[in-house]
Amino acid sequence: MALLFLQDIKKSFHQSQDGPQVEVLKSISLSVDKGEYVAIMGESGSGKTTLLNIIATLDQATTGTIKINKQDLNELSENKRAIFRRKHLGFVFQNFNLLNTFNNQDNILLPLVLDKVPYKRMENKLLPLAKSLNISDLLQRYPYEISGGQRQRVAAARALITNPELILADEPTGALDSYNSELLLDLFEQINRQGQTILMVTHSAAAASHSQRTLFIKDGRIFHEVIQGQQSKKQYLQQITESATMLLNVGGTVQ
Ligand SMILES: Nc1ncnc2c1ncn2[C@@H]1O[C@H](COP(=O)(O)OP(=O)(O)OP(=O)(O)O)[C@@H](O)[C@H]1O
Repeated sequence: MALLFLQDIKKSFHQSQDGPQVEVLKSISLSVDKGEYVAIMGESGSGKTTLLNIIATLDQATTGTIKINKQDLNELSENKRAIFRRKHLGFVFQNFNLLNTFNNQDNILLPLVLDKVPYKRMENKLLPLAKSLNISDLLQRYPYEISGGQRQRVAAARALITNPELILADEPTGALDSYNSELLLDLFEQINRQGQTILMVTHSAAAASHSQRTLFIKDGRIFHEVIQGQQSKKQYLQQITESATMLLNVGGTVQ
């Protein structure tokens, strides 16, 4: 049963105030099952973030069907979309999106505070999660006082604290060095093994090789996919790299 279901999603933007509309997403259909870890790759400007924003309920498709857990997102009012987002989705972005005026603990708890969860229950969720992400000692510090890798782990904790059905990650390793990228990708793999569904946009073939399936976007459509299946991670990475180089012609951005 698909957790995420998209059918014939199209999205157009006016590229300038009086200019014509440009169709960035031409026809995207995809489905992601519960427990899957899917990566999305594509050239710069191919529409990856646009697609992720539509799935995130931050933007709306021009036409097409999108369902998360059978809920048709087009049927939700603006208000209900915000509630749906908070309850069902977790976000990890390249630039962490943490608030510098809140300490790390309050950043992580923010989604629960907005849902008026009692303090004791928040604490019961926070402490084991912080331990598993190795950030227990950082909770009372502020985002600007910790390293990029630590900030991304705090952001991951904020994404996971609500037990979201789906984690949406947009270039989550984009601002991290290779050591911290590996740590974050290992963490994603670990939570995926525990059943967490993840959809991750990335420019990095190495990052995509941590997923089970990699989709390639070009010209507003998903035109290719590589599945790990029984392959080793090395073989899977090689296939992703070859596909990216051959099909996207973006050899320079594949790491
Ligand atoms: N709000 C908007 N208004 C107008 N055009 C937009 C808007 N958002 C995105 N676009 C255009 O849509 C296209 C796709 O942008 P998008 O950010 O989705 O690409 P991307 O694949 O995520 O790129 P990158 O890998 O560089 O982040 C670009 O040409 C961009 O200029």
